[in-house]
Amino acid sequence: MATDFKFIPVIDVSPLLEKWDHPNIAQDEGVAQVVKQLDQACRDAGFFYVKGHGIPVSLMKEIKNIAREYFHQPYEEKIEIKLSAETGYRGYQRIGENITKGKPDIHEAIDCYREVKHGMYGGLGDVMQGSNIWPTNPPNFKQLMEEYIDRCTDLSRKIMRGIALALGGSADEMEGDIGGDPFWVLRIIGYPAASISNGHDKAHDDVGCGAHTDYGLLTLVNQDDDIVALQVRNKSGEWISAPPIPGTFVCNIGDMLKILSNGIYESTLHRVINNSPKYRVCVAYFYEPNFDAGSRATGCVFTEDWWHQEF
Ligand SMILES: N=C(N)NCCCC[C@H](N)C(=O)O
Ligand SMILES: O=C(O)CCC(=O)C(=O)O
Ligand SMILES: [Fe+2]
Repeated sequence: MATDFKFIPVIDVSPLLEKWDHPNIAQDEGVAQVVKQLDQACRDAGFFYVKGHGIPVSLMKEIKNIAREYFHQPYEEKIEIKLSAETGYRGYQRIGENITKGKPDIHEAIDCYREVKHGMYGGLGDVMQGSNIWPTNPPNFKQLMEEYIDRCTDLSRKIMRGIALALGGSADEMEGDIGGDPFWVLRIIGYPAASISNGHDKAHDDVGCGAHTDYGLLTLVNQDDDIVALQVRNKSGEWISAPPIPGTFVCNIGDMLKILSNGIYESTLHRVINNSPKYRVCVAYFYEPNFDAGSRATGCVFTEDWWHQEF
C-alpha cells in the first residue's frame, strides 16, 4: 500500500532520456539521481509527474483539443465508431457504459488498442483482434493520435528502464520477453461538466471514474490544464489531488509492475470527480507488457536482494 504521502512529486526525467541507451547507464550520476527519485516515488505514492519528457507540449495540447472537438459533436456522429466485440472493443463508448466496481462511470471515451492480427499470440489475442477505428472528424485525428501513441510508447520504455535500474536490475530487464514488444491502450476520455442547478448534464460529485488501480505497467495521463479532478488515495484513506501541472504527464504504476517487482512497488487507488463547470478531457496512455508475457513469465523478475544492491 502507498504511504501517507500528501503530494505527488515531480521528476525531471531528461537525464535518463539522454542516456537511455548508454552502455554505462547504471554508472551515470545524472541517471542515478532520476533513478533514486523514481524509486522513492514508486514506494511512496505510486504516482509522479513527469517533466523533461521531450514530447512537444503543442502535441499534448492538440490531441486534447481534437478530442474535445470530437466529443462536442452530436451523439449520432460519435456513435459512428461504436465500440463492440466486432471491433475488438475499439471505438466510442457512451457516458455510463464503462463500469468500475459495478457502478457506471460518468464519462465517455474512445478506446484504442495496439493492433492484433488473427493468430497473433496463438489464440490468446483473438478476443482483441482488430485495428483502431478513427473518427473522420476532425480529419487529422488519426494521424495526430498515432504520432502521440508512438511518442508515449517510446517515453514509457525509457521510464521503465529507469524503474528497472531502481529495482536493482539491468536497464533492459523489463524488455525482451517481458516488455520488448509492448501492448498498449489509449483511452481518450471526456468528463461532463458539473451542472450547478440540477441541469441535464450531471450532478455535483458524480463519479467520472470510480476508484481503481490501473492494470498495466505504467500509465501516462495527459489531463486538461485548468481542472482539478484526479484524486489519489494515500495509506490513511485521504484523497490527495493530482492538480494539472501544464506540460507534464501524471505517471502511475499499474498492477503488472506490482507483480513484476514482487510487491516492492504497488499500484495506487485513484478516481476522477469533475466538479468544475467545464467539460474535462484527459488522454490516458497505458503501457503494458508483451501481450503474451503472462503466458511465459515464470514469476517475479526482481526480489528484495536485487534491490539491496547499490546503484
Ligand atoms: N473500456 C475499458 N475500460 N477498457 C480497458 C482500458 C484499460 C484501462 C485501465 N484503466 C487500466 O487499468 O489500465
Ligand atoms: O482522467 C484521469 O485523470 C485519469 C483516468 C484514469 O484513471 C483511467 O482512465 O484509468
Ligand atoms: Fe486509472
